[in-house]
Amino acid sequence: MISRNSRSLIRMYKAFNDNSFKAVKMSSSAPEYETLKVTNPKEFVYHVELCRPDKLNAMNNTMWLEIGKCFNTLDWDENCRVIVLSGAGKIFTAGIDLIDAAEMGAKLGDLNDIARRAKLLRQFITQYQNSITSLETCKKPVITAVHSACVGGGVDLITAADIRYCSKDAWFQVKEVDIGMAADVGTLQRLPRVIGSDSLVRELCYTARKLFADEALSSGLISRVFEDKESMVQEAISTAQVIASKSPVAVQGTKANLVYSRDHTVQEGLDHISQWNQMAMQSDDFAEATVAAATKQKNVVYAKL
Ligand SMILES: CCC/C=C/C=C/C(=O)SCCNC(=O)CCNC(=O)[C@H](O)C(C)(C)COP(=O)(O)OP(=O)(O)OC[C@H]1O[C@@H](n2cnc3c(N)ncnc32)[C@H](O)[C@@H]1OP(=O)(O)O
Repeated sequence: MISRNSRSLIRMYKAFNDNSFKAVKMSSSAPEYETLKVTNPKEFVYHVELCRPDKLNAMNNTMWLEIGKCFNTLDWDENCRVIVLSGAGKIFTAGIDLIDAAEMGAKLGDLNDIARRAKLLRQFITQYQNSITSLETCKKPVITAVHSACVGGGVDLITAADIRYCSKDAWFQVKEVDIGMAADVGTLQRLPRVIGSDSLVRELCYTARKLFADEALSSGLISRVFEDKESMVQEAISTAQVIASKSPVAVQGTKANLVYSRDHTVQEGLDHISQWNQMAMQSDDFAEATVAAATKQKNVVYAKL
């Protein structure tokens, strides 16, 4: 006999499932973007391109907001397991759109009081921070493929990604000091964790000098350098396919725990993965992958997540 409590739990469970089904259905119909091009070149692999080529993919207000919207949408899309991010046209990105930045300056000038100006700036900075952080909070690994210039906000963007590739002609510039500001949307927080050398990070951030592909590789900012953009994007998509062929439970758990462990002690990280795997190792994926490994079975197909 089912108690009243159990019946209401079942009702809640059904309502939750109906709603989460709707959320998945809604998110898988890809939204249209003005400044991004989103394609699905291989099963479970999405390709996001920064797409304002006439303005060298300068990040205007629309692009900042669309980056956040795009990665938050793909985060919940069960048809997406890995994302490749590149830039359309001549360069990866020229950083923040300087015309938009000047307009922000004009808006500030219209306000007389310091607290009101500070509120406007806080809102603007927080929105832009959230946009960059959406790459890190997205449960799916993000592979950035950089060609030619990656300036200012572009460095914030790629340091929030999981894997970084570049082509031979690439250069990177933490340009913020040259526009009179300290970088505030992630570079100062993430670059030191990506590059081992504190001295190099400080040199790049204080001088705004260009870091070219060979030094980007030797310093660890980049893991692979390619002859040209075309071969780089192809290889990024191949890497994405390898990742997409693995259990999404295992891959997403790995990303979540790498990000968590970067910001916690070893013991806290161990506690976190222990809690995590109490759930994840009960998944069908673990049983299927373990049997496949033991029986040398290839091409295991995992259910969508
Ligand atoms: C809360 C804030 C958080 C974020 C902070 C972010 C900070 C930053 O990103 S700091 C870095 C800002 N960016 C720059 O200083 C780079 C400016 N651009 C350049 O130095 C050059 O364009 C570049 C070296 C990248 C390429 O030079 P090239 O000669 O090949 O091209 P250009 O003729 O200069 O540019 C072609 C058209 O693109 C427009 N454009 C380029 N960069 C920007 C930009 N950042 N913002 C707006 N528009 C940009 C340029 O005006 C040309 O347009 P048009 O004249 O209409 O052809």
